[in-house]
Amino acid sequence: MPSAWTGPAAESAVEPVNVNSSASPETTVRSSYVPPHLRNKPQGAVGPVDNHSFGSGGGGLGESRENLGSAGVGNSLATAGGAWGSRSATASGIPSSGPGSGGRFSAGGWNKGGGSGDVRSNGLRSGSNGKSSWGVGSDPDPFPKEEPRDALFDQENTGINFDAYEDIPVETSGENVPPAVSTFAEIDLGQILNENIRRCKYLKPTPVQRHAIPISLAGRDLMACAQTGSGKTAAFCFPIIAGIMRNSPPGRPRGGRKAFPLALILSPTRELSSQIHDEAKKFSFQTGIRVVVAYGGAPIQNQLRDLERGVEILVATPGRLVDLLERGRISLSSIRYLALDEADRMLDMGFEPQIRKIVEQMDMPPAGRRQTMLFSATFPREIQRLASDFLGNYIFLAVGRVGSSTDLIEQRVEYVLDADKRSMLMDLLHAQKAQGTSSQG
Ligand SMILES: Nc1ncnc2c1ncn2[C@@H]1O[C@H](COP(=O)(O)OP(=O)(O)OP(=O)(O)O)[C@@H](O)[C@H]1O
Repeated sequence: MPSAWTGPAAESAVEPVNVNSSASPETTVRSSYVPPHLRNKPQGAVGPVDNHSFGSGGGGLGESRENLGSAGVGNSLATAGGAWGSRSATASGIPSSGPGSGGRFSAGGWNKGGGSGDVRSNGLRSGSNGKSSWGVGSDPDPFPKEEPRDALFDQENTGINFDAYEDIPVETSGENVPPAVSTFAEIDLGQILNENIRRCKYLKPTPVQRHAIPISLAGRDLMACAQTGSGKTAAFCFPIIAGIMRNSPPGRPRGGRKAFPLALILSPTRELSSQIHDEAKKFSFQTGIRVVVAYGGAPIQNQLRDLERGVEILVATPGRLVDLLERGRISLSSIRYLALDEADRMLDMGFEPQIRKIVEQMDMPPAGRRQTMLFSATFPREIQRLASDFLGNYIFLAVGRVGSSTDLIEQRVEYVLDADKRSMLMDLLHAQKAQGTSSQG
């Protein structure tokens, strides 16, 4: 029986294909909703919105979800007249400028000098009593005195082949899409954030960052299809942090035991939330912005205490957040930035009622009065509905899968007897290991 195996590049790139295999009756009904980026298509140019694939190379993705990540990225995405199209989105009546679009950074950067919302060298905004004017304590300096400050940032990045990012196809659609950038220097994120980016050893933006950051900094809502590992965390954190710094929150409601975050990042799992929390803390270092995480499966008391100390950016899983909201310990009335990470996974996990409750039924400002970024690896009908309900006049961004281009993957077929499979596999693994060691040495 033939067996196929892939080289190391493939191993790191392989992820479960995100298709909805159990086709519900709903998936066979053609949606009447057409997302903004697909409207005004010439007939025939657009397939059913719930069925087109992104970079699939055409194979095996006839299910109800598009898959953005299968091998062969680059085939269909870049195709003219491809399913993603590039026509303008239809205006939905939401002004294209959202929160954060009003102000402009000065040429020298907004956080260098004094002025309102000035940032002291210790990163705290100066208040009359020398405390944070946002009524929050700052996290203690996480760096031991003797250690260089870069210690926080020492964890090196993942081993992702960043050179491969250059080939990743990207497509945007919508009205007046802000141009992408190719370096962080082209975007004025402010001195402190730039310094933290340097500490993180991010030399240049990944494709999703190149597009998403200018879009979000311009105050636009964003629907981004991008895979895990594409650099989404920075793509939504940088604009949030820069936006909070730029607009120096005036007189945020304080007092009592209720927290009033300015930004909410929803993510499906405790692990992902902690990961985002860790990253966001690095990016926010010395900005005075407090990042707090709240997830289920951990004692709520510690999280409550953490919230009481103040929070600008709240990273949360939907279930735990609903709990905190129902306890009256959080108000969403000050939210100016909402990011939903891995939205498709949240829906797969059954979080839609909680997400809708959080976004639509509590006190969060509606679309148009907050800025919303929706990230998802796939773009099935349920995500399209969320996008149409949560976003205003959004820009659609589709980024191919990192590390999936076929030339990164070596495929070989070895014919072996069933009885020899195990030893063959061990040989292959050992050979690879030896190869890896010798190539490094
Ligand atoms: N511009 C960059 N330069 C170098 N490394 C980067 C850059 N952007 C992100 N990274 C690193 O790449 C890794 C993957 O990024 P990140 O975790 O943001 O991906 P993600 O798409 O958000 O994944 P997840 O869905 O797991 O959160 C991280 O280790 C991150 O620090």
